[in-house]
Amino acid sequence: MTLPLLVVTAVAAEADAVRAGADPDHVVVEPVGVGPAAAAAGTARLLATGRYQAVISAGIAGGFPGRAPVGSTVIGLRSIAADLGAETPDGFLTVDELGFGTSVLPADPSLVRSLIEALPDAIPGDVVTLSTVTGTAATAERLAASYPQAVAEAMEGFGVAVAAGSLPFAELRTVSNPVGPRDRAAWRLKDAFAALSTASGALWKACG
Ligand SMILES: O=C(O)c1cccc(C(=O)CC[C@H]2O[C@@H](n3cnc4c(=O)[nH]cnc43)[C@H](O)[C@@H]2O)c1
Repeated sequence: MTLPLLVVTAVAAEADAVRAGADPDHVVVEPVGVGPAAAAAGTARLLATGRYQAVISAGIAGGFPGRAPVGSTVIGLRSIAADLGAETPDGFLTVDELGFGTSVLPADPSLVRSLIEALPDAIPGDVVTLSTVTGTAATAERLAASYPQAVAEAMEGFGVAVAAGSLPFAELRTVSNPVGPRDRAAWRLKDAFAALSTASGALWKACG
């Protein structure tokens, strides 16, 4: 029998949205907490059971203006720890530039291919992982320039990817808000959760 796909979300509302659309025979959904540390620890604990064939980091996200509009669905090609590194007077240095490892983890190509085939309207691109939600135009512009392939930002993908290790990993997000000046009241949570339920209906197609 084929092992199920594990989908990890940050919060319970995201898990409920995924469960509302996903096939429970093929997909197990667990909320593991907000941010990369909670995501990595929670995912590692679940994967240690050996019960899963692959893991997907799913949930809502901020979309980079002009790249991923509110309400759209994004498929992560790479999950990038965009605040892992060092600040210098001349700008930010990534851990790669510091020589301490990598801040870029690619999603599994075959999982990505299945998701793109199953969700033809979704936007493929990089997803940056940050511990702090962007809240100014200056930070949004810096991130957009530093990561030209990034379509969205969220807080967990890189942590889940680290925990996945050699197990196939991917990131699936629906956009609740633009990356930019903080306007929490304007986040379109209902639309993003509805899009997440719809996108999750295709997850079983990604199961081998
Ligand atoms: O109100 C806040 O600023 C806030 C801070 C932390 C978490 C939240 C959540 O709603 C948790 C859900 C989840 O949403 C992802 N998300 C959504 N939009 C963004 C964004 O613009 N930048 C980064 N992450 C975003 C993230 O993965 C949260 O875990 C709200």
